Amino acid sequence: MQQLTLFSESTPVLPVSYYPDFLTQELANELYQHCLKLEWQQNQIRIAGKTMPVPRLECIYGDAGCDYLYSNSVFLKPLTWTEPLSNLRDRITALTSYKFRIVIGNQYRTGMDSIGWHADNEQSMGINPAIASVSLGSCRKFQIKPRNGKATDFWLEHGSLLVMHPGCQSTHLHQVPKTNKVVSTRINLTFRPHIGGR
Ligand SMILES: O=C(O)CCC(=O)C(=O)O
Ligand SMILES: [Fe+2]
Repeated sequence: MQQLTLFSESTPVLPVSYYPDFLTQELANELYQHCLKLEWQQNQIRIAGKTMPVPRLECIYGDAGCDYLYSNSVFLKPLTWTEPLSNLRDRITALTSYKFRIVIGNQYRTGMDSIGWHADNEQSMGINPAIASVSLGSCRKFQIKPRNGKATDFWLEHGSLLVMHPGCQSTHLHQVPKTNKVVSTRINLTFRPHIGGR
């Protein structure tokens, strides 16, 4: 008997939740202005024996001792939480029940700033971390795919929250690709757990 393949074209089930209206426009605007004044750094990354600038600016705030090393070359030492950042952390915890000890900021200055396909699986976050990502400023495309599968696109809007649930970093990769469209500054804040610290 012939069998019908149901759901073959259906939307994949992804280990993420998206809240487009997480922040009011007023709060999102205020936070964007606050974030522009954070301590942004141009870090260098080493890939295949070559050192090059990270294609975006970065900053890190969090609990003392929660140092963060990624790609075996970029070392980030958290500055003390600012009040707006710790308030935002607490709002995300109230919604999701996930706890966070650091926030890493990314500033995409133009469409040429980006982050390539990766998973956030640094040991310092422990096993199966939940990562919560707040977007401010210009809207950019965020893509997520199973390690050998097809990508799904999200347009991360000003004031939105995207939560990557525990397990997501083992099964999926994500990226914010470069774009030739004219886009101005976008700031992204990724709240993360950490197993170290004091
Ligand atoms: O900018 C984004 O939306 C994603 C940032 C990201 O994936 C990261 O910081 O690991
Ligand atoms: Fe990431």
